[in-house]
Amino acid sequence: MTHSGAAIEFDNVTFRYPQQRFAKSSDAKDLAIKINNWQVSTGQTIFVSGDSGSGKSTLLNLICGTLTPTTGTISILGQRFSTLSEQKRDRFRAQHIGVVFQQFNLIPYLTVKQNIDVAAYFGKGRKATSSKEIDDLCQQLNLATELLERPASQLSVGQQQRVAIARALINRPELLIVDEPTSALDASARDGFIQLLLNCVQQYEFTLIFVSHDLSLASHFEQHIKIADINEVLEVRA
Ligand SMILES: Nc1ncnc2c1ncn2[C@@H]1O[C@H](COP(=O)(O)OP(=O)(O)OP(=O)(O)O)[C@@H](O)[C@H]1O
Repeated sequence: MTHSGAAIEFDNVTFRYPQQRFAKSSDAKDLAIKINNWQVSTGQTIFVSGDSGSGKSTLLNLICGTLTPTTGTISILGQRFSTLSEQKRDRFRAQHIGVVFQQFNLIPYLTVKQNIDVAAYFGKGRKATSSKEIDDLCQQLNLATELLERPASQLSVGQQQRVAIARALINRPELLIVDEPTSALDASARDGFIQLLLNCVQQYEFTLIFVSHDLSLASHFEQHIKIADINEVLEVRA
């Protein structure tokens, strides 16, 4: 997909969960997110940090389109994403946005290859994915060929992580969202994971948004955004 604008653009965005009340700065009543203007340039690697409850998951869900803003506009890769129908948004997400979840969300009884095939299937409006592409990507991610036929439930945490990245990258997304995936890892496994991701950025040239509590990881990324610096919502009412 070619576009000349930013990878992500928030314009006067607010988001409020139904039936949820928050204590806020005077102009951000009852909101979980209030971001007037935020842009991420294409190809950047961004580390997003923030305290528990500061809105990180809400922000990611808005970027992915699994939540839609209460007011304002979100554009992703030049597309006014937030105004698309739910069906078009699902299709756009499958084709252009890869997500690596905290818990990886692999389907345990499917093999590694089947888990990746499922994602390829949902993104297929773009182009068919060949077995060779899956093999090449797995090789790039140090996933041995014999692992491809093994059920996901029989993988180590590190292997599951790499499968989750392979699944997120199989449709060659322009944007990859990674949500706090390293909390279960020791320091060296964590650094290995980040390095692997950054190698993929070099090779496949996507924009990377990486969310974590762990500030020691921030130096690996081109830009560090503290969510409190962009989200005007100040505090959450108990
Ligand atoms: N489904 C929901 N319904 C109502 N309120 C919600 C919902 N999900 C989150 N919230 C509230 O919105 C605010 C932001 O939550 P969010 O999950 O985005 O924070 P977070 O920074 O990801 O937190 P954590 O690091 O603990 O996961 C919190 O006050 C939370 O209680």
